[in-house]
Amino acid sequence: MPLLVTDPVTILGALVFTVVGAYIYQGLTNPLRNIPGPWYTKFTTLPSTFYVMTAKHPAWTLTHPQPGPIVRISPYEADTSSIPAVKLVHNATMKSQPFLKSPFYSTLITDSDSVFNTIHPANHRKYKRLLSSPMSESGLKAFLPQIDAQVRLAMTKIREEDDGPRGVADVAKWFMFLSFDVIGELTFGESFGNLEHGRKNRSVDDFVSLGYVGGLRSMFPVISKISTVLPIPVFRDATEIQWRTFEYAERALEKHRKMVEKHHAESGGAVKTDPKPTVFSKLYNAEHEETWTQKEIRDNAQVFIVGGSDTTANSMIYLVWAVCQHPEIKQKLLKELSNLPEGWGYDELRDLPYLNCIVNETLRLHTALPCGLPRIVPPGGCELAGHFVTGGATVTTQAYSLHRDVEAFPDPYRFYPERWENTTQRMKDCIMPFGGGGRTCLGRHLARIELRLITARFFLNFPNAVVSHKEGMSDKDMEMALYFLMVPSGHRCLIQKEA
Ligand code: HEM
Repeated sequence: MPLLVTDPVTILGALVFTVVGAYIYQGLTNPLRNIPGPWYTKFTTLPSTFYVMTAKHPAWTLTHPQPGPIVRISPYEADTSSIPAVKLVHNATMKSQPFLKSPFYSTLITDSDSVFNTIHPANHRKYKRLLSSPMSESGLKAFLPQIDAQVRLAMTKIREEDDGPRGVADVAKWFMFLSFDVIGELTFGESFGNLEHGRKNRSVDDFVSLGYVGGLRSMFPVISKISTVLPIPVFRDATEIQWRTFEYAERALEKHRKMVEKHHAESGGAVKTDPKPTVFSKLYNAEHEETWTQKEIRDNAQVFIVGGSDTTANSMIYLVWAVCQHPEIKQKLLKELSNLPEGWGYDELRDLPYLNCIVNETLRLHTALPCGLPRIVPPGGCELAGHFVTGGATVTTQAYSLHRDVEAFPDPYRFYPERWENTTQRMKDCIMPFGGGGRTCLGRHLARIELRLITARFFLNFPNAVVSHKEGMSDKDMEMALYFLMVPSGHRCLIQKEA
């Protein structure tokens, strides 16, 4: 009797049986099965993938309106918004074993190891050793003239667009150009020239797309791997975009390196420093002992552009939009700004109380990176929010839920800068726009500098600015689309300098 079954119905039945069996087995045995969460998340990652793809927040959507302190969002992943658990995950106390970044980060940008995506503590220490000092508040002082020059240029361009036939300015576009041009100056010693030319150059388009394609790769890592040999169009494009950004970073770094070498040679070797300093300058200084490979410099430069552009731009966009929506907030800000001395500079802005309240409130309500930051539970597991989570499981923490904690932020959906006039301990515990612990955002000081300068220069230039209704612009355009990065769903924000 032949053993080979050829009946298609039987084969299909066997297949269905195997797949369903595997799902059931996974659900009944998965190590997160005792964590609270919708029952189906024991069995499948599909709902959480679906929410990520449709720009909804998985942990929030799956649990709203009753978000618990810990929730299972897929068979392999739990999310926590319990304050002690968040502190432990980000190792604020440094007493426990570290929760390392999960492999998710290496799928966001493949073939790359940088301060952002490395999962190896030794590599991370090495990158940070060099980059922390130029990105600190005092280190960034050296770059203030370039940053402020770009902010002023953005103001000129916004005015020109508003004065032109359109009668409105798309600040989303100008702030995107601005943030790219600033990070270009700091990384490569020259801006991308977007503001000057009034249009995005090709490389910037690729850097913007990288965020989206990275998200896609991280959701479908297996298909992404297969696509390197099988031409699956969307994944193949993702790989090509990434390589173009690498090539762009390589070319820009090479140009900078040659300029430094020429300068050294022209001075007969007397000058050993970088004539056009960047945050990587130490590596070009002849006497610097740290060695990085060209690939390491390239990977870190690329991640600076990706991490330092959309995030800051989207924060600027929401800040200006939110203040324009609230005349009383704008008036209070203008009153504070009217006390600035003639020819003021960044030093006079830095500690303005109300301006800082506005920046903090924007970073809370419209945080640019609101979704889960995945970490691996250390071997041996640990207790999080009253539940034991096994070693090797993924746990995410995220700003979105914490920033809407009603106890810390009563009326959490209201844009209310005054809440920052009396900062409570719970507010401090819940606010994490820049992540936490040893992996806190390296660009946080730069982001705050840019946000303060933009707030002051924009509203002093355009004290009567209002959100426009021209070209069908509405609040719908500003609904937050929650991918790993948050973006305004209309990809525009039209402002008029006068009603
Ligand atoms: C408002 C603007 C910004 C927001 C909201 C933001 C948010 C964040 C967050 C939440 C993280 C932690 C990610 C994680 O733990 O997985 C992070 C990390 C990082 N950000 Fe930012 N960021 C901003 C601006 C910038 C800028 C301007 C740069 C410029 C280079 C930058 C570079 C980085 C880098 C290099 C890391 C990795 C740090 C590490 O792992 O040590 N970010 N950012």
